[in-house]
Amino acid sequence: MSALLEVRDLVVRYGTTVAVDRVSFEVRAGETLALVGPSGCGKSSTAAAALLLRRPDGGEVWFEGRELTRLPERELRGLRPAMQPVFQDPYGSLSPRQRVRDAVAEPLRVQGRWDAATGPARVAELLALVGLDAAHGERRPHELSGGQCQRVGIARALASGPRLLVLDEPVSALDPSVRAGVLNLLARLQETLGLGYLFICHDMALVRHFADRTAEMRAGRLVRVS
Ligand SMILES: Nc1ncnc2c1ncn2[C@@H]1O[C@H](COP(=O)(O)OP(=O)(O)OP(=O)(O)O)[C@@H](O)[C@H]1O
Repeated sequence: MSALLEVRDLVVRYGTTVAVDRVSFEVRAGETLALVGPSGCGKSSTAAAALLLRRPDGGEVWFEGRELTRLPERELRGLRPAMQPVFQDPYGSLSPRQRVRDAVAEPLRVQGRWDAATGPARVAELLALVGLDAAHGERRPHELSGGQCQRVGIARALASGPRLLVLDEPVSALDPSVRAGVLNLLARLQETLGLGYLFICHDMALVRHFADRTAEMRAGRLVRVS
């Protein structure tokens, strides 16, 4: 398998705090790399810098063979659809007044890929991919369960046609009874779409079950990759 994402000696600082200290790892196409470690060890900062949501203070980020840290924002914009985040809080990542179908259509509109003739069918297809139907498309976030909301978040990420998903604790906020359903969905999507996952998680039992490899962080440093 080839490297989809590779970070080399990544550094993130907040003032004098070094949150990420020369971290290196790679995520290959079609695999799940779990990033684990205790609260505050730098997992989310690593993910944000790897997605260039925040420019790293040092190191390199390679995506599909291109180094991103020195690319101007204009060029990065063209690559962003290929690397998409999914966040922990399913309600917080959706706009409360927006209907589900509009939330899923939004990335297509923003990226100039919305076509009035084919767009609604594409939205229906994306909803079906995450196990939701047309009736869910008419609802607003408060009319959905946490698990359904997270499925909408995943459909929104898929709308961009990503090759990499960065999943930041994607099931931690969900009721234990619906976690398995969302994890099964993620596993199925990975298999059918060949996605690479950087999966941030603090639940080691879950990581052992879900991830192909594990990168372990402590106090900003990568201490083990297995
Ligand atoms: N915006 C910020 N400003 C200042 N310090 C920050 C900021 N964001 C994170 N930090 C600090 O950087 C360190 C790493 O935080 P980060 O959120 O990346 O860790 P984490 O492993 O994702 O934690 P958690 O599992 O609790 O989300 C912590 O010491 C945190 O307090």
